[in-house]
Amino acid sequence: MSALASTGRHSQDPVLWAHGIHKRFGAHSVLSGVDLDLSSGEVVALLGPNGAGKTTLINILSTLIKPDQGTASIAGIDLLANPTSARRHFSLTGQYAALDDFQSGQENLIMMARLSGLTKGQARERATGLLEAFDLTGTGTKRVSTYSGGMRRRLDLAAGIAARPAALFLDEPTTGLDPQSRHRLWQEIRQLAQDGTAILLTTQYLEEADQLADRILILNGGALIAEGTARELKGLLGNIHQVRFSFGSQEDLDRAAALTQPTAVDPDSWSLTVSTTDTAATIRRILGDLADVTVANIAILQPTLDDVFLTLTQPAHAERVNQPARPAKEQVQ
Ligand SMILES: Nc1ncnc2c1ncn2[C@@H]1O[C@H](COP(=O)(O)OP(=O)(O)OP(=O)(O)O)[C@@H](O)[C@H]1O
Repeated sequence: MSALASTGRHSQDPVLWAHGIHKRFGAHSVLSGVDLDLSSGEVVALLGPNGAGKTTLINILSTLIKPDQGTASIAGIDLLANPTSARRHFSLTGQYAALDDFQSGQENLIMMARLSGLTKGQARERATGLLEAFDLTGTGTKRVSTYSGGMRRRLDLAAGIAARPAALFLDEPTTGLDPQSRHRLWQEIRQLAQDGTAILLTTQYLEEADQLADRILILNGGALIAEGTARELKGLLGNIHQVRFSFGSQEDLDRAAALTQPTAVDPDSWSLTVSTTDTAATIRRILGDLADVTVANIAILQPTLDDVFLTLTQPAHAERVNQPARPAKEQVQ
């Protein structure tokens, strides 16, 4: 992982690890030497632009497809040489739930628990506990075909962990959920991690990665290009700051916009934003230029994970990633 913009954090005693994973489809190289590890109780988010290879990597780790090169292990079992044994140690839940619509939620969970080797009594007990944990007790005996999208997703997740897996792969678990269901699912994912399951999730929502993940991996161009906590990754953006100047009227905003070189102007909030690598000097200079304009407020903006993602996945900006971390949000005035 020599090209990785690493924050230097590595997990100990991984439940799951993969090394040097390569995969191509025909002439198209999708993964070119991916390494990763996942520890018990850790939530790791895998981010990347569309087509970056996230699902391909999850499919390889969950033994659905074979890599062209590389090694991987789960709970000490060689995942590629012994996929059948390896499958006992993880679950995969997807965007499209593999549930039996004609059975009830409870029956689905009992079936999953039975498939993992629990006795009838144990499976029933496990299903009851999961229905309760996932807020499905009231609807547990109803057919899955009557469930809402959010209920199906929760049942899918419950089915995925019915066997108490060491690792859980979640491919875009909250896609299409309303904000309330998404937050509930986040709580459940956190609880699973607290109970010791290692979780690898892909998501299109950077806020989700920010909220949930202990560690974020960014996949781009077939390789992992950055890794770290959300805070650490934001630090990788270096000393490029956004400073927002707010004004008391449209007229003041227009005059200021003509005198500065804003990167963005927001007429709704009568504010403009400038990018700078020297915050103090820029604020001094702009206040000097705006001597005749009343500035209502100045704020130094904390980068979002969107800023990090967009910057790191644009090659033209890649050289910025090794700059020192920027300070936390601070109100100047
Ligand atoms: N079975 C396949 N045969 C040929 N090409 C494939 C196959 N599966 C995936 N690909 C290609 O591999 C690339 C990576 O696909 P993948 O689904 O892993 O990306 P992703 O990061 O999950 O994307 P998204 O965010 O859009 O879901 C894409 O260009 C895709 O078209």
